[in-house]
Amino acid sequence: MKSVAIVLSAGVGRRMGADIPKQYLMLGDYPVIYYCLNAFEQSPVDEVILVCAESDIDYCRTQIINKYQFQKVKAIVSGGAERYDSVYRGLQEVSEDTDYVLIHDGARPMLTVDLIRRLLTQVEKEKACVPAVPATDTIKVSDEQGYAVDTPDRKTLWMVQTPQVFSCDIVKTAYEQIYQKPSPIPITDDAMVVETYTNNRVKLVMGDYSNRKITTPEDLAIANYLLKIQ
Ligand SMILES: Nc1ccn([C@@H]2O[C@H](COP(=O)(O)OP(=O)(O)OP(=O)(O)O)[C@@H](O)[C@H]2O)c(=O)n1
Ligand SMILES: C[C@](O)(CO)[C@H](O)COP(=O)(O)O
Repeated sequence: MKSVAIVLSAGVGRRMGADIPKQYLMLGDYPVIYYCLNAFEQSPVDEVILVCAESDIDYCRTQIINKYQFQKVKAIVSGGAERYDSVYRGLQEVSEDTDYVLIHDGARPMLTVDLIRRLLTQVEKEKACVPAVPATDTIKVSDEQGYAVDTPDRKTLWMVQTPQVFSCDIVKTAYEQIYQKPSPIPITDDAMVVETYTNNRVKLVMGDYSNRKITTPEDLAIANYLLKIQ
């Protein structure tokens, strides 16, 4: 059973507003991106493909992969303008003998080996599964003027995380279609691509509330705190 993780690191971190992309900011003693690469290194995942900006390929090779001796990283490739473009490029590097693909935001440093293991167990049965936690706030749907028009039953709402895990053929088939038949709404995760372009259902697996995405400076402060109390 071969599994390959695509780690996304090609974003610019606009909402973070730092001088460098947020995945290269220091969190404790290491850059943010180090933590998920370390989790994959310690996990049953066989290979890792790192997707970063063209201009950061040398930096990632020397200052991240070589420096911390991540043996599982088999390729570093350049990403695209949107997250889904970067995923598409990563998928081109996934070899045909791969059974499962895990797609992870490099900006989620609190990933655990336990969560990776649970997802790999589930995907054998479900073929497509994503970690998620029940929504804790009430979620509103708004109109274009910013007025609330609907309040979905919170019991049905989940906050979805990564790594999102799929049978290799399913995720490749789905992503092959995104440029031919563009989605009417923005593509914000990989499950959505599978839901939109295939008949496969996506199973929600209980994630970890600590597996947060670092998006704003507040998220980095929270991650620092979580790291300290671990
Ligand atoms: N073109 C892109 C955009 C995003 N990502 C990656 O996808 C993950 C989730 O994206 P997000 O949090 O939106 O990161 P940024 O795009 O960097 O943030 P922002 O939208 O604030 O600019 C991050 O690990 C980011 O590096 C990527 O590889 N390629
Ligand atoms: C994939 C994701 O992390 C699931 O919650 C999220 O949708 C990514 O969104 P972003 O705007 O690219 O950070």
